[in-house]
Amino acid sequence: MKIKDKHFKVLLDYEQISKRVMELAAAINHDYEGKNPLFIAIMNGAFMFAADLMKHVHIPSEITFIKVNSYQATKSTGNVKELIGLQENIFKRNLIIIEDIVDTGNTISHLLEDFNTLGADSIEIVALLHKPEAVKKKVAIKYQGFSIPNKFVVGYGLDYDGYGRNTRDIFELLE
Ligand SMILES: O=P(O)(O)OC[C@H]1O[C@H](OP(=O)(O)OP(=O)(O)O)[C@H](O)[C@@H]1O
Ligand SMILES: Nc1nc2[nH]cnc2c(=O)[nH]1
Repeated sequence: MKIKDKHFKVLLDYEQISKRVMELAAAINHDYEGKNPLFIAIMNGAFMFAADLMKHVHIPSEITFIKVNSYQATKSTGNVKELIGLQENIFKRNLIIIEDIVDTGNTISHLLEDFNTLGADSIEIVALLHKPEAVKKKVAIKYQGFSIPNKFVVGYGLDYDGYGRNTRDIFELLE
């Protein structure tokens, strides 16, 4: 499989992904019964995972979407990330952050810091992919889809330079 100038091979096929997505949703249905969770999906990468996950979440719940500014290479401190689009009041809410991937953990740890200051009752993470070998900031991922090797992946929402988000399978870069 070629995306732009690079070659990729299948890491996880859609059948494996959907089975795991259903299991994650089942665990959330069980744990959040009566808790009216607010899901917050992190754009762009999480759009496909969030859509599939939510089809199997059957408890009363809400979902919203935010985009997080990535680091600016020019900023030396580099650690201020801006939340774009969070309009809901998250005070006393039970939040479930939906991420496609936790790699270094930078994005998710900044989000946790921000959400903690806004008075949420509880915050948990559901992440389809996790690269344990890449972690720089350790965060507890309550609902994890797959632990994967420290290789660049694309597909199922994840991009290579903007491309490749629109595949059912997840691919890893062939070096
Ligand atoms: O654990 P980290 O090293 O912080 O990496 C994980 C983040 O990287 C990806 O987002 P990206 O910044 O590529 O934006 P995108 O979702 O819009 O593609 C992914 O969706 C996570 O949010
Ligand atoms: N597409 C993509 N985005 C990422 N963001 C953090 N890690 C990755 C990765 O492996 N692939």
